[in-house]
Amino acid sequence: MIHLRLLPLARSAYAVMGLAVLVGLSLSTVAIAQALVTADIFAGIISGTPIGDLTLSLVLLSAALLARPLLVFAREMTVHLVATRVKTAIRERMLTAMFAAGPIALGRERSGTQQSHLVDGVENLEPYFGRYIPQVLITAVTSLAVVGALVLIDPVVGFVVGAVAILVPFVPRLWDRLLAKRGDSHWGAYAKLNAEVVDSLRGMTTLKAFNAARRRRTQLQESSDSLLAATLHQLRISLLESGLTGLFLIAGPAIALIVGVTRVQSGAVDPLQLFAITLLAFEVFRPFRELSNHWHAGYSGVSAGRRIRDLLQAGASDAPTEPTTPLTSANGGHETKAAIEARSLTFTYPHAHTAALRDVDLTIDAGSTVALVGPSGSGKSTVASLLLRLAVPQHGQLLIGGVPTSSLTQKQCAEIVALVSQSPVLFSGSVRENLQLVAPEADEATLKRAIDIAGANDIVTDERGGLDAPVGDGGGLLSGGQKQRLAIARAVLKDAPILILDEASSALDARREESVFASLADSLTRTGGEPITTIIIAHRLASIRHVDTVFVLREGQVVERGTATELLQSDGLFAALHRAQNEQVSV
Ligand SMILES: Nc1ncnc2c1ncn2[C@@H]1O[C@H](COP(=O)(O)OP(=O)(O)OP(=O)(O)O)[C@@H](O)[C@H]1O
Repeated sequence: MIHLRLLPLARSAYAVMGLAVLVGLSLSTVAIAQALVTADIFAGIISGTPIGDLTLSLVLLSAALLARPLLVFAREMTVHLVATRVKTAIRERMLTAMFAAGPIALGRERSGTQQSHLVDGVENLEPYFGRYIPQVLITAVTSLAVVGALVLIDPVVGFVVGAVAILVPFVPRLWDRLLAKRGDSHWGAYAKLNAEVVDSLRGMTTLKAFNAARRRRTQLQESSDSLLAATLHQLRISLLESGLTGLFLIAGPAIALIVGVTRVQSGAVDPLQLFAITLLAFEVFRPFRELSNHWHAGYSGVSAGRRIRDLLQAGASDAPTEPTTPLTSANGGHETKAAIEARSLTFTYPHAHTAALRDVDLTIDAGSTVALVGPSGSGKSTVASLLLRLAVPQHGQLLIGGVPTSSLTQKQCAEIVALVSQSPVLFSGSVRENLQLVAPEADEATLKRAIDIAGANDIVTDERGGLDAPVGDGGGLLSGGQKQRLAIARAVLKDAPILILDEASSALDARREESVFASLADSLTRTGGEPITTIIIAHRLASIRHVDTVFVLREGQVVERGTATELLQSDGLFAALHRAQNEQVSV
Protein backbone atom coordinates (compact mmCIF):
# COMPACT_ATOMS: atom_id res chain seq x y z
CA MET A 1 0.00 0.00 0.00
CA ILE A 2 1.41 3.38 -0.99
CA HIS A 3 0.66 6.28 1.35
CA LEU A 4 0.38 9.06 -1.18
CA ARG A 5 0.47 11.76 1.45
CA LEU A 6 3.88 10.55 2.64
CA LEU A 7 5.44 10.50 -0.82
CA PRO A 8 6.36 14.22 -0.88
CA LEU A 9 8.68 13.52 2.04
CA ALA A 10 10.91 11.71 -0.46
CA ARG A 11 10.74 14.28 -3.23
CA SER A 12 14.50 14.88 -3.16
CA ALA A 13 15.04 11.19 -3.97
CA TYR A 14 12.48 10.60 -6.73
CA ALA A 15 15.24 10.25 -9.37
CA VAL A 16 17.24 7.75 -7.31
CA MET A 17 14.06 5.86 -6.46
CA GLY A 18 13.47 5.63 -10.22
CA LEU A 19 16.99 4.21 -10.55
CA ALA A 20 16.23 1.70 -7.79
CA VAL A 21 13.13 0.61 -9.77
CA LEU A 22 15.24 0.21 -12.94
CA VAL A 23 17.84 -1.88 -11.14
CA GLY A 24 15.07 -3.97 -9.55
CA LEU A 25 13.45 -4.52 -12.93
CA SER A 26 16.80 -5.55 -14.42
CA LEU A 27 17.18 -8.04 -11.60
CA SER A 28 13.70 -9.43 -12.32
CA THR A 29 14.50 -9.64 -16.06
CA VAL A 30 17.63 -11.63 -15.31
CA ALA A 31 15.68 -13.89 -12.92
CA ILE A 32 13.00 -14.51 -15.58
CA ALA A 33 15.67 -15.16 -18.22
CA GLN A 34 17.35 -17.59 -15.84
CA ALA A 35 14.03 -19.40 -15.29
CA LEU A 36 13.37 -19.64 -19.02
CA VAL A 37 16.89 -20.84 -19.84
CA THR A 38 16.80 -23.37 -16.98
CA ALA A 39 13.45 -24.67 -18.26
CA ASP A 40 14.95 -24.92 -21.74
CA ILE A 41 17.95 -26.87 -20.44
CA PHE A 42 15.73 -29.28 -18.43
CA ALA A 43 13.48 -29.81 -21.42
CA GLY A 44 16.52 -30.39 -23.64
CA ILE A 45 18.03 -32.94 -21.24
CA ILE A 46 14.72 -34.83 -20.92
CA SER A 47 14.12 -34.86 -24.67
CA GLY A 48 17.70 -36.12 -25.28
CA THR A 49 19.07 -33.01 -27.04
CA PRO A 50 22.89 -33.35 -27.49
CA ILE A 51 24.71 -31.27 -24.89
CA GLY A 52 26.50 -29.33 -27.66
CA ASP A 53 23.12 -27.93 -28.81
CA LEU A 54 22.52 -26.59 -25.30
CA THR A 55 25.74 -24.55 -25.27
CA LEU A 56 23.99 -21.23 -25.89
CA SER A 57 21.49 -21.90 -23.07
CA LEU A 58 24.33 -22.90 -20.72
CA VAL A 59 26.27 -19.71 -21.57
CA LEU A 60 23.13 -17.62 -20.97
CA LEU A 61 22.53 -19.40 -17.67
CA SER A 62 26.10 -18.67 -16.56
CA ALA A 63 25.73 -15.04 -17.61
CA ALA A 64 22.48 -14.75 -15.61
CA LEU A 65 24.14 -16.34 -12.58
CA LEU A 66 27.00 -13.85 -12.82
CA ALA A 67 24.76 -10.84 -13.44
CA ARG A 68 22.48 -11.47 -10.43
CA PRO A 69 25.01 -10.75 -7.65
CA LEU A 70 26.20 -7.69 -9.55
CA LEU A 71 22.66 -6.39 -9.81
CA VAL A 72 21.98 -7.20 -6.14
CA PHE A 73 25.05 -5.09 -5.33
CA ALA A 74 23.75 -2.25 -7.54
CA ARG A 75 20.34 -2.50 -5.86
CA GLU A 76 21.84 -2.23 -2.39
CA MET A 77 23.85 0.80 -3.50
CA THR A 78 20.79 2.57 -4.90
CA VAL A 79 18.78 1.72 -1.76
CA HIS A 80 21.57 3.35 0.24
CA LEU A 81 21.54 6.35 -2.03
CA VAL A 82 17.76 6.75 -1.67
CA ALA A 83 18.06 6.36 2.09
CA THR A 84 20.82 8.95 2.39
CA ARG A 85 19.01 11.47 0.18
CA VAL A 86 15.67 11.01 1.93
CA LYS A 87 17.10 11.07 5.44
CA THR A 88 19.33 14.09 4.86
CA ALA A 89 16.57 16.08 3.15
CA ILE A 90 13.92 15.24 5.76
CA ARG A 91 16.21 16.02 8.68
CA GLU A 92 17.09 19.35 7.06
CA ARG A 93 13.43 20.17 6.50
CA MET A 94 12.52 19.11 10.03
CA LEU A 95 15.24 21.22 11.59
CA THR A 96 14.23 24.20 9.44
CA ALA A 97 10.58 23.68 10.41
CA MET A 98 11.48 23.31 14.08
CA PHE A 99 13.57 26.48 14.03
CA ALA A 100 10.79 28.30 12.15
CA ALA A 101 8.15 27.11 14.62
CA GLY A 102 10.40 28.11 17.51
CA PRO A 103 10.35 27.14 21.16
CA ILE A 104 6.91 28.62 21.82
CA ALA A 105 5.11 26.49 19.22
CA LEU A 106 7.20 23.42 20.04
CA GLY A 107 7.07 24.01 23.77
CA ARG A 108 4.31 21.45 24.29
CA GLU A 109 6.24 18.62 22.62
CA ARG A 110 8.79 16.88 24.85
CA SER A 111 12.44 17.10 23.79
CA GLY A 112 12.81 13.32 23.84
CA THR A 113 9.78 12.96 21.55
CA GLN A 114 11.22 15.51 19.13
CA GLN A 115 14.49 13.62 19.26
CA SER A 116 12.70 10.32 18.45
CA HIS A 117 11.07 11.90 15.39
CA LEU A 118 14.30 13.46 14.22
CA VAL A 119 16.55 10.43 14.74
CA ASP A 120 14.72 7.10 14.83
CA GLY A 121 11.61 8.27 12.97
CA VAL A 122 13.63 9.42 9.99
CA GLU A 123 15.77 6.28 10.21
CA ASN A 124 12.60 4.18 9.96
CA LEU A 125 11.69 5.86 6.68
CA GLU A 126 14.68 4.19 5.00
CA PRO A 127 13.08 0.77 4.37
CA TYR A 128 9.80 2.41 3.34
CA PHE A 129 11.19 4.73 0.68
CA GLY A 130 14.39 2.81 -0.13
CA ARG A 131 12.92 -0.66 -0.48
CA TYR A 132 9.14 -0.84 -0.19
CA ILE A 133 8.05 1.89 -2.63
CA PRO A 134 10.44 0.82 -5.46
CA GLN A 135 9.42 -2.80 -4.82
CA VAL A 136 5.72 -1.94 -5.35
CA LEU A 137 6.49 -0.84 -8.92
CA ILE A 138 8.93 -3.70 -9.53
CA THR A 139 6.31 -6.21 -8.33
CA ALA A 140 3.54 -4.73 -10.48
CA VAL A 141 5.63 -4.66 -13.68
CA THR A 142 7.40 -8.00 -13.16
CA SER A 143 4.32 -9.98 -12.17
CA LEU A 144 2.29 -8.54 -15.02
CA ALA A 145 5.04 -9.36 -17.54
CA VAL A 146 5.47 -12.93 -16.29
CA VAL A 147 1.71 -13.52 -16.19
CA GLY A 148 1.69 -12.25 -19.81
CA ALA A 149 4.41 -14.79 -20.71
CA LEU A 150 2.37 -17.57 -19.04
CA VAL A 151 -0.72 -16.50 -21.00
CA LEU A 152 1.35 -16.86 -24.19
CA ILE A 153 2.39 -20.40 -23.16
CA ASP A 154 -1.12 -21.34 -22.08
CA PRO A 155 -3.96 -18.83 -21.51
CA VAL A 156 -5.73 -20.99 -18.90
CA VAL A 157 -2.63 -21.33 -16.70
CA GLY A 158 -1.83 -17.66 -17.25
CA PHE A 159 -5.27 -16.41 -16.17
CA VAL A 160 -5.45 -18.71 -13.12
CA VAL A 161 -1.99 -17.59 -11.92
CA GLY A 162 -2.94 -13.97 -12.69
CA ALA A 163 -6.11 -14.28 -10.57
CA VAL A 164 -4.18 -15.68 -7.58
CA ALA A 165 -1.50 -12.98 -7.98
CA ILE A 166 -4.14 -10.24 -7.84
CA LEU A 167 -5.38 -11.62 -4.50
CA VAL A 168 -1.91 -11.52 -2.86
CA PRO A 169 -1.66 -7.75 -2.38
CA PHE A 170 -5.38 -7.30 -1.68
CA VAL A 171 -6.01 -9.74 1.15
CA PRO A 172 -3.54 -8.15 3.62
CA ARG A 173 -5.19 -4.78 2.97
CA LEU A 174 -7.99 -6.05 5.27
CA TRP A 175 -5.50 -5.57 8.11
CA ASP A 176 -4.18 -2.21 7.07
CA ARG A 177 -6.36 -0.09 9.32
CA LEU A 178 -5.62 -2.26 12.35
CA LEU A 179 -1.93 -2.36 11.49
CA ALA A 180 -1.87 1.43 11.15
CA LYS A 181 -3.51 1.80 14.57
CA ARG A 182 -1.10 -0.64 16.15
CA GLY A 183 1.83 1.01 14.35
CA ASP A 184 0.79 4.40 15.74
CA SER A 185 0.48 3.13 19.28
CA HIS A 186 3.83 1.35 18.95
CA TRP A 187 5.53 4.52 17.77
CA GLY A 188 3.74 6.55 20.46
CA ALA A 189 4.94 4.15 23.18
CA TYR A 190 8.48 4.25 21.78
CA ALA A 191 8.59 8.07 21.64
CA LYS A 192 7.15 8.30 25.19
CA LEU A 193 9.78 5.97 26.61
CA ASN A 194 12.52 7.87 24.82
CA ALA A 195 11.19 11.20 26.16
CA GLU A 196 11.13 9.81 29.70
CA VAL A 197 14.69 8.51 29.39
CA VAL A 198 15.89 11.91 28.14
CA ASP A 199 14.03 13.66 30.99
CA SER A 200 15.50 11.27 33.53
CA LEU A 201 19.06 11.75 32.28
CA ARG A 202 18.64 15.51 32.35
CA GLY A 203 17.05 15.48 35.76
CA MET A 204 19.35 12.94 37.37
CA THR A 205 20.58 15.37 40.04
CA THR A 206 17.03 16.36 40.95
CA LEU A 207 15.88 12.73 41.08
CA LYS A 208 18.78 11.87 43.38
CA ALA A 209 18.28 14.96 45.54
CA PHE A 210 14.61 14.15 46.07
CA ASN A 211 15.24 10.44 46.49
CA ALA A 212 12.87 9.94 43.58
CA ALA A 213 15.09 7.66 41.45
CA ARG A 214 13.20 4.52 42.49
CA ARG A 215 9.82 6.05 41.60
CA ARG A 216 11.19 7.21 38.29
CA ARG A 217 12.57 3.74 37.60
CA THR A 218 9.10 2.27 38.19
CA GLN A 219 7.66 4.81 35.76
CA LEU A 220 10.29 3.90 33.16
CA GLN A 221 9.56 0.22 33.72
CA GLU A 222 5.85 0.87 33.09
CA SER A 223 6.61 2.76 29.88
CA SER A 224 8.96 0.02 28.81
CA ASP A 225 6.22 -2.59 29.48
CA SER A 226 3.73 -0.59 27.38
CA LEU A 227 6.27 -0.48 24.55
CA LEU A 228 6.73 -4.25 24.80
CA ALA A 229 2.95 -4.78 24.77
CA ALA A 230 2.55 -2.47 21.75
CA THR A 231 5.41 -4.27 19.96
CA LEU A 232 3.84 -7.67 20.61
CA HIS A 233 0.43 -6.47 19.42
CA GLN A 234 1.93 -5.17 16.23
CA LEU A 235 4.01 -8.31 15.81
CA ARG A 236 0.94 -10.54 16.16
CA ILE A 237 -0.87 -8.78 13.34
CA SER A 238 2.29 -8.68 11.22
CA LEU A 239 2.81 -12.41 11.71
CA LEU A 240 -0.81 -13.13 10.83
CA GLU A 241 -0.46 -11.08 7.69
CA SER A 242 2.90 -12.63 6.80
CA GLY A 243 1.41 -16.10 7.31
CA LEU A 244 -1.50 -15.40 5.01
CA THR A 245 0.67 -13.79 2.36
CA GLY A 246 3.15 -16.71 2.67
CA LEU A 247 0.27 -19.15 2.11
CA PHE A 248 -0.65 -17.41 -1.14
CA LEU A 249 2.98 -17.34 -2.22
CA ILE A 250 3.29 -21.12 -1.80
CA ALA A 251 -0.18 -21.82 -3.12
CA GLY A 252 0.36 -19.72 -6.27
CA PRO A 253 3.10 -21.85 -7.90
CA ALA A 254 1.41 -25.03 -6.62
CA ILE A 255 -1.86 -24.03 -8.29
CA ALA A 256 0.08 -23.22 -11.47
CA LEU A 257 1.63 -26.69 -11.37
CA ILE A 258 -1.72 -28.42 -10.78
CA VAL A 259 -3.44 -26.49 -13.59
CA GLY A 260 -0.39 -27.08 -15.82
CA VAL A 261 -0.48 -30.85 -15.18
CA THR A 262 -4.21 -31.03 -16.00
CA ARG A 263 -3.57 -29.05 -19.18
CA VAL A 264 -0.78 -31.48 -20.13
CA GLN A 265 -3.13 -34.40 -19.44
CA SER A 266 -5.78 -32.86 -21.66
CA GLY A 267 -3.16 -32.43 -24.38
CA ALA A 268 -3.47 -28.65 -24.47
CA VAL A 269 0.11 -28.10 -23.29
CA ASP A 270 3.35 -29.79 -24.34
CA PRO A 271 4.73 -31.74 -21.27
CA LEU A 272 8.13 -30.13 -21.82
CA GLN A 273 6.56 -26.69 -21.27
CA LEU A 274 5.67 -27.70 -17.72
CA PHE A 275 9.20 -26.71 -16.63
CA ALA A 276 8.76 -23.20 -17.97
CA ILE A 277 5.27 -22.92 -16.38
CA THR A 278 6.55 -23.98 -12.95
CA LEU A 279 9.65 -21.80 -12.97
CA LEU A 280 7.80 -18.77 -14.35
CA ALA A 281 5.04 -19.21 -11.74
CA PHE A 282 7.72 -18.88 -9.04
CA GLU A 283 8.88 -15.66 -10.72
CA VAL A 284 5.32 -14.26 -10.60
CA PHE A 285 5.24 -14.61 -6.81
CA ARG A 286 8.90 -13.94 -5.93
CA PRO A 287 8.49 -10.12 -6.06
CA PHE A 288 5.45 -10.39 -3.76
CA ARG A 289 7.57 -12.19 -1.18
CA GLU A 290 10.11 -9.35 -1.23
CA LEU A 291 7.29 -6.81 -1.13
CA SER A 292 5.84 -8.47 1.96
CA ASN A 293 9.25 -8.47 3.72
CA HIS A 294 9.84 -4.82 2.93
CA TRP A 295 6.31 -3.92 4.01
CA HIS A 296 6.94 -5.14 7.53
CA ALA A 297 10.33 -3.44 7.74
CA GLY A 298 8.88 -0.24 6.31
CA TYR A 299 5.74 -0.09 8.42
CA SER A 300 7.40 1.67 11.35
CA GLY A 301 8.44 4.26 8.78
CA VAL A 302 4.78 4.86 7.91
CA SER A 303 3.83 5.57 11.53
CA ALA A 304 6.88 7.78 12.04
CA GLY A 305 6.31 9.40 8.64
CA ARG A 306 2.83 10.57 9.65
CA ARG A 307 4.22 12.25 12.76
CA ILE A 308 7.05 13.78 10.76
CA ARG A 309 4.59 15.15 8.20
CA ASP A 310 2.46 16.67 10.98
CA LEU A 311 5.56 18.21 12.51
CA LEU A 312 6.60 19.69 9.16
CA GLN A 313 3.11 21.12 8.71
CA ALA A 314 3.10 22.54 12.24
CA GLY A 315 6.45 24.16 11.48
CA ALA A 316 5.14 25.85 8.35
CA SER A 317 5.36 29.30 9.92
CA ASP A 318 3.68 32.36 8.48
CA ALA A 319 6.84 34.36 9.20
CA PRO A 320 8.36 35.96 6.12
CA THR A 321 11.46 34.01 5.15
CA GLU A 322 12.97 36.75 3.00
CA PRO A 323 13.47 40.22 4.43
CA THR A 324 10.67 42.41 3.05
CA THR A 325 11.53 45.45 5.12
CA PRO A 326 15.19 46.45 5.27
CA LEU A 327 15.48 47.96 8.72
CA THR A 328 18.13 50.55 8.02
CA SER A 329 16.87 52.06 4.77
CA ALA A 330 13.27 52.21 5.98
CA ASN A 331 14.25 54.17 8.99
CA GLY A 332 17.21 56.15 7.87
CA GLY A 333 20.11 55.07 9.96
CA HIS A 334 21.64 52.58 12.28
CA GLU A 335 20.63 54.19 15.55
CA THR A 336 16.90 53.83 14.95
CA LYS A 337 17.37 50.09 14.56
CA ALA A 338 17.67 49.93 18.31
CA ALA A 339 14.46 51.84 19.07
CA ILE A 340 11.57 49.75 20.38
CA GLU A 341 7.91 50.59 20.59
CA ALA A 342 4.88 48.60 21.67
CA ARG A 343 1.43 49.79 20.62
CA SER A 344 -1.54 48.14 22.34
CA LEU A 345 0.54 44.96 22.31
CA THR A 346 -1.52 41.91 23.24
CA PHE A 347 -0.24 38.37 23.16
CA THR A 348 -1.67 35.04 24.29
CA TYR A 349 0.41 31.85 24.16
CA PRO A 350 -0.98 28.97 22.10
CA HIS A 351 -3.45 26.94 24.21
CA ALA A 352 -3.29 29.50 27.05
CA HIS A 353 -6.53 30.85 28.51
CA THR A 354 -5.32 34.29 29.52
CA ALA A 355 -3.18 36.82 27.70
CA ALA A 356 0.45 37.04 28.82
CA LEU A 357 0.55 40.70 27.66
CA ARG A 358 -2.47 43.01 27.42
CA ASP A 359 -2.61 46.38 25.72
CA VAL A 360 1.00 47.19 26.45
CA ASP A 361 2.22 50.59 25.27
CA LEU A 362 5.84 51.48 25.74
CA THR A 363 8.66 53.34 24.01
CA ILE A 364 12.32 52.53 24.49
CA ASP A 365 14.71 55.02 22.90
CA ALA A 366 17.69 53.75 20.95
CA GLY A 367 20.77 53.58 23.14
CA SER A 368 18.88 53.75 26.43
CA THR A 369 18.97 51.23 29.23
CA VAL A 370 15.60 50.21 30.63
CA ALA A 371 14.36 47.64 33.09
CA LEU A 372 11.27 45.45 33.05
CA VAL A 373 10.27 44.47 36.55
CA GLY A 374 7.20 42.97 38.14
CA PRO A 375 5.95 39.90 39.95
CA SER A 376 6.68 36.43 38.58
CA GLY A 377 4.50 35.62 35.58
CA SER A 378 3.73 39.27 34.82
CA GLY A 379 4.95 38.98 31.20
CA LYS A 380 8.54 40.26 31.26
CA SER A 381 10.17 37.34 29.42
CA THR A 382 7.29 37.34 26.95
CA VAL A 383 8.37 40.81 25.78
CA ALA A 384 11.85 39.35 25.12
CA SER A 385 10.39 36.43 23.17
CA LEU A 386 8.30 38.77 21.02
CA LEU A 387 11.34 40.96 20.29
CA LEU A 388 13.09 37.83 19.03
CA ARG A 389 9.98 37.13 16.96
CA LEU A 390 9.49 33.71 18.49
CA ALA A 391 5.83 34.71 18.10
CA VAL A 392 3.91 37.73 16.89
CA PRO A 393 1.26 39.61 18.86
CA GLN A 394 -2.36 38.77 18.09
CA HIS A 395 -3.36 42.43 18.57
CA GLY A 396 -1.42 45.65 18.43
CA GLN A 397 2.15 45.94 17.28
CA LEU A 398 5.70 45.57 18.47
CA LEU A 399 8.06 47.71 16.42
CA ILE A 400 11.83 47.57 16.15
CA GLY A 401 13.31 50.59 14.45
CA GLY A 402 9.78 51.56 13.42
CA VAL A 403 9.10 48.25 11.67
CA PRO A 404 6.52 45.80 13.09
CA THR A 405 8.16 42.48 14.01
CA SER A 406 5.45 40.76 11.95
CA SER A 407 7.10 42.22 8.81
CA LEU A 408 10.55 41.10 9.85
CA THR A 409 12.06 37.68 9.42
CA GLN A 410 13.16 35.69 12.45
CA LYS A 411 16.69 35.97 11.09
CA GLN A 412 16.48 39.77 11.02
CA CYS A 413 15.22 39.88 14.59
CA ALA A 414 17.90 37.45 15.72
CA GLU A 415 20.53 39.71 14.13
CA ILE A 416 19.21 42.79 15.94
CA VAL A 417 18.55 41.25 19.33
CA ALA A 418 21.03 39.48 21.62
CA LEU A 419 19.32 37.66 24.47
CA VAL A 420 20.82 36.19 27.60
CA SER A 421 17.99 34.10 28.97
CA GLN A 422 17.21 32.95 32.47
CA SER A 423 18.75 29.55 31.85
CA PRO A 424 21.35 30.06 29.13
CA VAL A 425 22.34 27.02 27.13
CA LEU A 426 26.02 26.21 26.77
CA PHE A 427 27.11 23.57 24.31
CA SER A 428 29.52 20.80 25.15
CA GLY A 429 32.95 21.98 24.00
CA SER A 430 35.38 24.71 24.95
CA VAL A 431 34.81 28.30 26.05
CA ARG A 432 36.18 29.37 22.66
CA GLU A 433 33.70 27.15 20.76
CA ASN A 434 30.79 28.52 22.77
CA LEU A 435 31.83 32.09 22.08
CA GLN A 436 32.61 31.53 18.41
CA LEU A 437 29.11 30.19 17.95
CA VAL A 438 27.98 33.82 17.59
CA ALA A 439 31.21 35.30 16.21
CA PRO A 440 33.09 32.65 14.24
CA GLU A 441 35.64 35.15 12.97
CA ALA A 442 36.40 36.74 16.35
CA ASP A 443 40.10 36.74 17.19
CA GLU A 444 41.67 35.96 20.57
CA ALA A 445 41.71 39.62 21.66
CA THR A 446 38.01 40.14 20.85
CA LEU A 447 37.03 36.99 22.74
CA LYS A 448 39.08 38.04 25.75
CA ARG A 449 37.55 41.55 25.72
CA ALA A 450 34.02 40.05 25.82
CA ILE A 451 35.03 37.75 28.68
CA ASP A 452 36.50 40.73 30.50
CA ILE A 453 33.33 42.82 30.11
CA ALA A 454 31.25 39.93 31.45
CA GLY A 455 33.65 39.52 34.39
CA ALA A 456 34.24 35.92 33.39
CA ASN A 457 38.05 35.81 33.59
CA ASP A 458 37.96 33.11 36.26
CA ILE A 459 36.63 30.66 33.64
CA VAL A 460 39.64 31.04 31.34
CA THR A 461 42.54 30.85 33.75
CA ASP A 462 45.68 29.05 32.55
CA GLU A 463 44.99 26.13 34.89
CA ARG A 464 41.59 25.59 33.26
CA GLY A 465 43.09 25.77 29.78
CA GLY A 466 42.45 29.41 28.85
CA LEU A 467 39.95 29.87 26.05
CA ASP A 468 40.15 26.14 25.39
CA ALA A 469 38.83 25.30 28.86
CA PRO A 470 36.05 22.71 28.52
CA VAL A 471 32.60 23.77 29.76
CA GLY A 472 31.16 20.23 29.97
CA ASP A 473 27.82 18.90 28.82
CA GLY A 474 25.35 21.81 29.07
CA GLY A 475 28.03 23.80 30.94
CA GLY A 476 28.13 21.11 33.66
CA LEU A 477 31.74 21.96 34.59
CA LEU A 478 30.82 25.55 35.47
CA SER A 479 28.95 27.07 38.38
CA GLY A 480 25.57 28.72 37.77
CA GLY A 481 27.13 32.18 37.93
CA GLN A 482 30.01 31.20 35.62
CA LYS A 483 27.52 29.89 33.07
CA GLN A 484 25.62 33.16 33.22
CA ARG A 485 28.76 35.27 32.82
CA LEU A 486 29.93 33.19 29.87
CA ALA A 487 26.48 33.63 28.32
CA ILE A 488 26.75 37.41 28.84
CA ALA A 489 30.18 37.38 27.15
CA ARG A 490 28.63 35.50 24.23
CA ALA A 491 25.87 38.11 23.93
CA VAL A 492 28.40 40.97 24.10
CA LEU A 493 30.35 39.33 21.26
CA LYS A 494 27.25 39.34 19.11
CA ASP A 495 27.53 43.11 18.89
CA ALA A 496 23.77 43.48 18.33
CA PRO A 497 21.89 46.81 18.56
CA ILE A 498 19.58 45.45 21.30
CA LEU A 499 20.79 43.48 24.30
CA ILE A 500 18.28 41.77 26.60
CA LEU A 501 19.44 40.44 29.93
CA ASP A 502 16.59 38.28 31.23
CA GLU A 503 17.52 37.47 34.83
CA ALA A 504 20.93 36.98 33.28
CA SER A 505 22.81 37.59 36.48
CA SER A 506 20.42 36.06 39.00
CA ALA A 507 23.06 33.54 40.09
CA LEU A 508 25.66 36.24 40.83
CA ASP A 509 26.12 37.81 44.21
CA ALA A 510 24.95 41.43 44.42
CA ARG A 511 28.48 42.89 44.30
CA ARG A 512 29.55 40.90 41.25
CA GLU A 513 26.25 41.65 39.53
CA GLU A 514 26.77 45.36 40.07
CA SER A 515 30.30 45.19 38.71
CA VAL A 516 29.16 43.26 35.60
CA PHE A 517 26.43 45.85 34.96
CA ALA A 518 28.88 48.72 35.45
CA SER A 519 31.37 47.18 33.06
CA LEU A 520 28.58 46.52 30.54
CA ALA A 521 27.39 50.13 30.80
CA ASP A 522 30.95 51.43 30.24
CA SER A 523 31.72 49.31 27.25
CA LEU A 524 28.44 48.78 25.48
CA THR A 525 28.80 50.57 22.22
CA ARG A 526 28.71 48.67 18.98
CA THR A 527 31.78 48.24 16.82
CA GLY A 528 30.53 51.13 14.67
CA GLY A 529 30.40 53.37 17.76
CA GLU A 530 26.59 53.32 18.14
CA PRO A 531 25.15 52.89 21.62
CA ILE A 532 23.28 49.70 22.38
CA THR A 533 19.74 49.58 23.73
CA THR A 534 19.77 47.42 26.83
CA ILE A 535 16.73 45.83 28.44
CA ILE A 536 17.32 44.40 31.87
CA ILE A 537 14.71 42.03 33.26
CA ALA A 538 15.40 41.66 36.94
CA HIS A 539 13.86 40.70 40.22
CA ARG A 540 16.68 42.20 42.30
CA LEU A 541 15.57 45.82 42.15
CA ALA A 542 18.75 47.23 43.66
CA SER A 543 20.63 46.23 40.52
CA ILE A 544 18.49 48.37 38.21
CA ARG A 545 18.51 51.63 40.11
CA HIS A 546 20.66 53.40 37.47
CA VAL A 547 18.61 52.57 34.37
CA ASP A 548 16.93 55.35 32.34
CA THR A 549 13.39 54.00 32.66
CA VAL A 550 11.78 51.25 34.69
CA PHE A 551 8.59 49.62 33.34
CA VAL A 552 6.62 47.79 36.01
CA LEU A 553 4.42 44.97 34.76
CA ARG A 554 1.56 43.27 36.54
CA GLU A 555 -0.62 40.55 34.98
CA GLY A 556 0.55 41.43 31.50
CA GLN A 557 0.05 45.19 31.75
CA VAL A 558 2.44 48.08 32.28
CA VAL A 559 1.17 49.61 35.49
CA GLU A 560 4.01 52.03 36.30
CA ARG A 561 6.88 53.68 34.45
CA GLY A 562 9.60 56.18 35.36
CA THR A 563 13.04 56.31 36.90
CA ALA A 564 13.66 54.14 39.93
CA THR A 565 13.72 57.24 42.14
CA GLU A 566 10.40 58.53 40.75
CA LEU A 567 8.78 55.13 41.22
CA LEU A 568 10.00 54.82 44.79
CA GLN A 569 8.53 58.23 45.54
CA SER A 570 5.17 57.44 43.93
CA ASP A 571 4.80 54.55 46.40
CA GLY A 572 3.16 52.11 44.00
CA LEU A 573 3.90 48.47 43.08
CA PHE A 574 7.60 49.13 42.45
CA ALA A 575 8.01 50.71 45.86
CA ALA A 576 6.12 47.80 47.45
CA LEU A 577 8.36 45.24 45.71
CA HIS A 578 11.41 47.24 46.76
CA ARG A 579 10.27 47.36 50.38
CA ALA A 580 9.58 43.63 50.40
CA GLN A 581 13.09 42.91 49.12
CA ASN A 582 14.70 45.20 51.66
CA GLU A 583 12.77 43.49 54.45
CA GLN A 584 13.97 40.10 53.23
CA VAL A 585 17.56 41.36 53.20
CA SER A 586 17.34 42.82 56.69
CA VAL A 587 15.80 39.59 58.05
N1 LIG B 1 5.39 28.82 26.42
C1 LIG B 1 4.35 29.21 27.16
N2 LIG B 1 3.13 28.68 26.93
C2 LIG B 1 2.06 29.07 27.65
N3 LIG B 1 2.09 30.02 28.61
C3 LIG B 1 3.28 30.59 28.89
C4 LIG B 1 4.46 30.21 28.18
N4 LIG B 1 5.49 30.94 28.66
C5 LIG B 1 4.97 31.73 29.62
N5 LIG B 1 3.65 31.52 29.75
C6 LIG B 1 2.73 32.23 30.65
O1 LIG B 1 2.73 33.60 30.30
C7 LIG B 1 2.72 34.42 31.45
C8 LIG B 1 3.91 35.38 31.42
O2 LIG B 1 5.07 34.62 31.49
P1 LIG B 1 6.53 35.28 31.46
O3 LIG B 1 7.51 34.19 31.39
O4 LIG B 1 6.56 36.33 30.44
O5 LIG B 1 6.57 35.95 32.92
P2 LIG B 1 7.77 36.65 33.66
O6 LIG B 1 7.26 37.96 34.14
O7 LIG B 1 8.98 36.66 32.83
O8 LIG B 1 7.94 35.67 34.89
P3 LIG B 1 9.26 35.35 35.75
O9 LIG B 1 9.64 36.59 36.45
O10 LIG B 1 8.75 34.30 36.69
O11 LIG B 1 10.29 34.85 34.81
C9 LIG B 1 2.72 33.48 32.64
O12 LIG B 1 1.40 33.36 33.10
C10 LIG B 1 3.20 32.16 32.09
O13 LIG B 1 2.60 31.08 32.75
